[in-house]
Amino acid sequence: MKAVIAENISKQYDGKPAVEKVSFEVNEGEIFGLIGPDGAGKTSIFRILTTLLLPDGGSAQVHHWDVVKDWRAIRNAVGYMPGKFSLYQDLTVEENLHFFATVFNTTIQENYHLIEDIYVQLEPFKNRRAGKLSGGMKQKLALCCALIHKPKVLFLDEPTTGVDPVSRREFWEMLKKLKQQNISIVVSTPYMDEASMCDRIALIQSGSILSIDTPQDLVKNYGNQLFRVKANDRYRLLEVLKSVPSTKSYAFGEYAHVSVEKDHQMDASEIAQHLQQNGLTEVEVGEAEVTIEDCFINLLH
Ligand SMILES: Nc1ncnc2c1ncn2[C@@H]1O[C@H](COP(=O)(O)OP(=O)(O)OP(=O)(O)O)[C@@H](O)[C@H]1O
Repeated sequence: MKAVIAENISKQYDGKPAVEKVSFEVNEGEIFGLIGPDGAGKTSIFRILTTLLLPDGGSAQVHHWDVVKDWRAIRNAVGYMPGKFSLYQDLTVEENLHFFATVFNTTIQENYHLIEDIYVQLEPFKNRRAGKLSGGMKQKLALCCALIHKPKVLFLDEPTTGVDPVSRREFWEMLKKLKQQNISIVVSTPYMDEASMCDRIALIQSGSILSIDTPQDLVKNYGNQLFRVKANDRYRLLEVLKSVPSTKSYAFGEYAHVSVEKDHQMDASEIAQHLQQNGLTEVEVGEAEVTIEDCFINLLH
């Protein structure tokens, strides 16, 4: 059985499309990532799949239940961690967890094994109000609350946004452990580096899916040549690179990346020469390692 099947789901707000014929499937026990920038439509897709928003078109099933007809069964069987902090700020850590367990007619003890690894980190603060926790701790508590009823599918909307890098890494380690418990996970993130932690990812932009693949195959099938380029004047470098035919260039950390179309193979020295002829100095051109971000940019029109 598939954890999620979405077929051509669409959503408009005030006549403007936010999700356009989005289709994907999530296998059982898989970590599936929706990767895309702000406004790409990730939250709308999550809200449709968790039955909080009706789609305007298409259909979707979660664990074989229909998101429109079987909303009650879905709500009981999934865990949803919305992007914005979802907990009761004035309740303590322990009270929040107890509250969510009670709503789902269970107890903290019943599924403690699922949250144990995370909860031990929160335990020293169990009497602290949730509103007074750090960003990383809040996310850990929200994850515990979304897990306490042992959901079949866990939906996490940008769980690591605004969380420090160490906590982000810890958070992903926790997701990997949950996967071993056969919980299917759909997670969204605007951070391209997190994409590689997923089993498969859908790259999404302006409400449409650009590609669905494993992170490894996405990178492997990049196809274009990719160079990383540096020079004395970064702004002018990007300006001059625009005039190199059959390429797409963009800022990438301290470098610019230059993607050369498949049928127009080019040497690093040709790019270097072009830059020098246009007055740039300290020119450095080398092959770049392809990242998910490069794949994403390459797929944009
Ligand atoms: N209730 C709403 N009314 C009007 N427009 C909306 C509403 N909710 C979302 N939108 C618009 O729909 C588009 C998709 O938004 P959505 O929140 O689904 O994307 P997202 O990828 O989750 O981005 P973000 O991280 O910014 O929430 C955006 O252009 C957004 O402005």
